[in-house]
Amino acid sequence: MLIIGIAGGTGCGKTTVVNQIIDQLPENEVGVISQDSYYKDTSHLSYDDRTKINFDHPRAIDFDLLVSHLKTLREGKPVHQPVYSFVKHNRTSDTILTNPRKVMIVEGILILTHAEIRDMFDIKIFVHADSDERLIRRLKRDINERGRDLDEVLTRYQTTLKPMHQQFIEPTKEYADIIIPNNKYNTVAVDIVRTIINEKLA
Ligand SMILES: Nc1ncnc2c1ncn2[C@@H]1O[C@H](COP(=O)(O)OP(=O)(O)O)[C@@H](O)[C@H]1O
Ligand SMILES: Nc1ccn([C@@H]2O[C@H](COP(=O)(O)O)[C@@H](O)[C@H]2O)c(=O)n1
Repeated sequence: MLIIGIAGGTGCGKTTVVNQIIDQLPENEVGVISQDSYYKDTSHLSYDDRTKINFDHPRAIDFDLLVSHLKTLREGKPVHQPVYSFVKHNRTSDTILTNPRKVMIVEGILILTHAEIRDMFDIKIFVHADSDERLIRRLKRDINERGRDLDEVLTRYQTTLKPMHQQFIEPTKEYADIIIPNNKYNTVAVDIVRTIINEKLA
């Protein structure tokens, strides 16, 4: 199994890059794990308390479960990937049966902060977009798709997104084997990653 980690700040385009990579690959050969699925279960908190969580700090992520799922997949066994609701700020009761594939892509803002997970990656990629570009994309996406308003996104940006990005996410760029500049759509970089994957699948 080839495991590829794709990190980068919120709104840099990780999900988009992953979708572009897998779009032209055989469905049953490549699997995707999203770090967002592994936000800790916070059912014991009220909705109001959940809105106050710092979702950009590594402690918000259930890394133990993510490590255990990656090990299980590497052993050739399926896992039940949790499903997360950005509207409820919590895991749902659903899971997605995720089967082991020849190539597994793991994407998320904080995946390169965790040494054990980092060491499981055969290839580490960091997607870069400038912070103003990321904020604009995040605003549009969170208002259109994640049930947020302008004030929520801007407040969260100032209080947690920006400081956590500087403290935890940006420093992990140094671990990357490949840095993808993504201020604009980068089809050349996507083609290169797909070529690497195709070699593994051949
Ligand atoms: N290169 C790009 N140029 C312009 N918009 C982009 C680009 N990449 C992604 N987007 C848009 O920005 C938003 C955030 O992208 P997404 O892939 O969800 O980022 P991430 O997973 O890193 O948070 C989405 O609405 C997406 O369509
Ligand atoms: N309830 C939540 C949980 C997370 N977030 C934000 O999601 C971002 C990570 O996801 P990307 O797809 O943007 O990489 C992260 O910056 C969290 O702030 C949230 O808004 N609400």
